[in-house]
Formats: sequence, C-alpha cells, structure tokens
Amino acid sequence: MKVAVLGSGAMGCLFGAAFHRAGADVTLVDVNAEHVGAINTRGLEVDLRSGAETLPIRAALPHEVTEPVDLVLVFTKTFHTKAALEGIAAAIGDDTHLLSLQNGLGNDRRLAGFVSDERVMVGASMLPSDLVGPGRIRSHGEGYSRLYPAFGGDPAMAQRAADLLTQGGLETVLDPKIHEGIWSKAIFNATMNPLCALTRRTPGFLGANAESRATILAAVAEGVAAAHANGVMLDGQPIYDLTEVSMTDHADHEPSMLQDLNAKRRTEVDAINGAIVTAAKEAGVEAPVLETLWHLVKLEETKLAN
Ligand SMILES: NC(=O)C1=CN([C@@H]2O[C@H](COP(=O)(O)OP(=O)(O)OC[C@H]3O[C@@H](n4cnc5c(N)ncnc54)[C@H](OP(=O)(O)O)[C@@H]3O)[C@@H](O)[C@H]2O)C=CC1
Ligand SMILES: CC(C)(CO)C(=O)C(=O)O
Repeated sequence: MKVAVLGSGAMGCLFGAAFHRAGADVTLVDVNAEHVGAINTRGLEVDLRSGAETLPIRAALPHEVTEPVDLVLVFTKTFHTKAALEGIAAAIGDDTHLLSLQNGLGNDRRLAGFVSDERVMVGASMLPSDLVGPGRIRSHGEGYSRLYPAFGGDPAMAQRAADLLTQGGLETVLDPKIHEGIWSKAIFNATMNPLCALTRRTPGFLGANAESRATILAAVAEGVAAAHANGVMLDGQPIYDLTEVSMTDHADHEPSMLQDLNAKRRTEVDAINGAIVTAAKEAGVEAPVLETLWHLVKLEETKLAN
C-alpha cells in the first residue's frame, strides 16, 4: 500500500514508522524543510520504550509529491488540515482514502470534500509522541488507536490500515462507534491538555494535586453532558480511567497543547474545548469549566502573539 503521511511531526513520524515496518511504501510529507532534509539524509530516528531505531523512510515537501497514493494519513494540526490537503492535490486520486487521527472534533468535516464520503476515515490515538529535533521523535508511553469510516460504508480499507499499523507495532482496532470514541478522546484532551498547558506541567503533576483532580472531575462531567445533549451516548467512566492512565503511564509526557505553548505556537484549543463548548451551547447546555479552560488557553496564545 502506498501511504503519504501529511504532517510528519511527532505523530506522523510515529505512524509512518509503523506503516514502514509493516512493509507499506511510505512518504513522510511535511513543510519543515530541515526536518525533511534530516530524514532523507540520516533516516528517521525513533526513540521508543522498546529501544531506538533509525528507519530509511522517504520524506518530501508537499510539492514533491506527484503521484496518487492509496492512503493519505493526515497528522497536521487541525487548523492546517485544509491547506495541507490542498498542497498535496497530486496525491489524491480516484481511489485514495483519507484518514485523520488528529485530536478534536470536526476532523470528518475537514476531510469531506477532498474525496467522496465513503473514502473518509477518522479515529483517535492515545499514543504520546514528541518531535525531539529534525528527523527525531520520541514516544515513551503505551496506548492504542481506533479508526473507522467516518460516514459509514465498506470498512475494508480501514481494516487494511489497522492491520498494517498493528503489524508495525501500534495496536489499532476498528471501532464502529468511532464518533463516541472521538468525543471521548476530545473530552479527555479538553480536560488534561489545558490543565497541563496552563500550569506548564505534565500529567504526573495533575495527579499529585487535589485542585487539578477536582477540576478533572468537573470538566469530564461537563464533556459527558455535552456529548449526551448531542446524541452521543458515551460512558464517562472510561474517560476518567484514561485521565488516570495519563497521570501515571504518561506522567512525564508533555501533552501536545503544552508542547505548543512551550514552542510559542498556536494550540488546537478551538478544535478541542471550543468545539465541545460550542456543541454544548447549540444543544442547550452550558460547560463553564471547559469554557474557562478554553478562554485561559486563548489568553496564553494572545500573550505569545504580543
Ligand atoms: N503529540 C501527541 O502526543 C499527540 C498528538 N495528537 C494529535 O495529532 C495531530 C498532530 O500532532 P503532532 O504530531 O503533535 O503535531 P506536530 O506539530 O509535531 O506535527 C505537525 C506537522 O505538520 C506540519 N505541517 C504544517 N502545515 C503543513 C502542510 N501544509 N503540509 C504538510 N505538513 C504541514 C508541521 O510543520 P510546522 O511545524 O512547520 O508547522 C509539523 O511538522 C494533532 O491534531 C494532535 O492534537 C494526538 C495524539 C497524541
Ligand atoms: C498523548 C495524548 C494522548 C495525551 O496527552 C494526547 O492526545 C496529546 O498529547 O495531545
């Protein structure tokens, strides 16, 4: 299978490496010329709990991709999705499937329109990953990923992608209730990521303090109520369980929102907290804790811009 990973930062490289190990023909596509150059010169350096390896994977700038692929795995930040897909129009042919495992709500809508609906797949991943430097990533935590066609239809391509990822070392399952899974992950991120970003601390710190634990309980409860008001009948307990896993197994991982603020970059808080709060209000319920976390992160972004 020919795979183009669109946005080959922390997560794109982790997943591109898994596809490569499973024998797929992978191109890591990114706008960061130094990163692309380092991968092509030295190989992709992957630091995992199980050990370090250097993989000879091809990397390319968007305009260098000239042929259609079977699968485009989108791993840019959510606010870059549309421009990134426009930038690799040549890779998207009549049979190309698109897959997003990005955080937040609305990734299905961002992919729709670039291919027919039955070729859009979405999902979520609990794996942590950090871009350590050009051509180097580090992922020291466990977690599985789930995916499924976003708008229904034949799951054959989703199965192929999940099988390859699992074969390549990243446990991935098909989940017909994928929108519940995506909401659950978004509620988890809307709770943990702003708390880490605002305190400039990792999940282990949140686990050690009563104030963060109380905020986590309140924020998850609001997210669950927002999901239910939107007809997404997910269960809250697995989300609380994920926060515990995060505060123990991922204790030292910098959530992507913290990585963004530390690097003085825009965060994805609009697609995570903003999307949940907006959906809640549209359904007639309030989510004041999630909304306050959203606004505080926006203020941090404003501080960085001034
Ligand atoms: N990191 C993590 O642990 C996890 C992240 N996620 C989610 O995965 C997604 C990706 O996150 P992450 O890997 O951390 O992000 P990164 O910032 O590490 O990687 C995104 C990459 O996309 C590149 N990019 C930006 N615009 C384009 C474009 N037009 N064409 C091609 N590439 C482009 C960026 O370049 P540049 O930096 O120059 O803009 C960057 O290298 C996010 O939605 C995130 O929430 C989900 C689970 C865990
Ligand atoms: C790694 C994980 C699952 C938790 O922090 C994440 O989604 C993120 O960093 O954004």
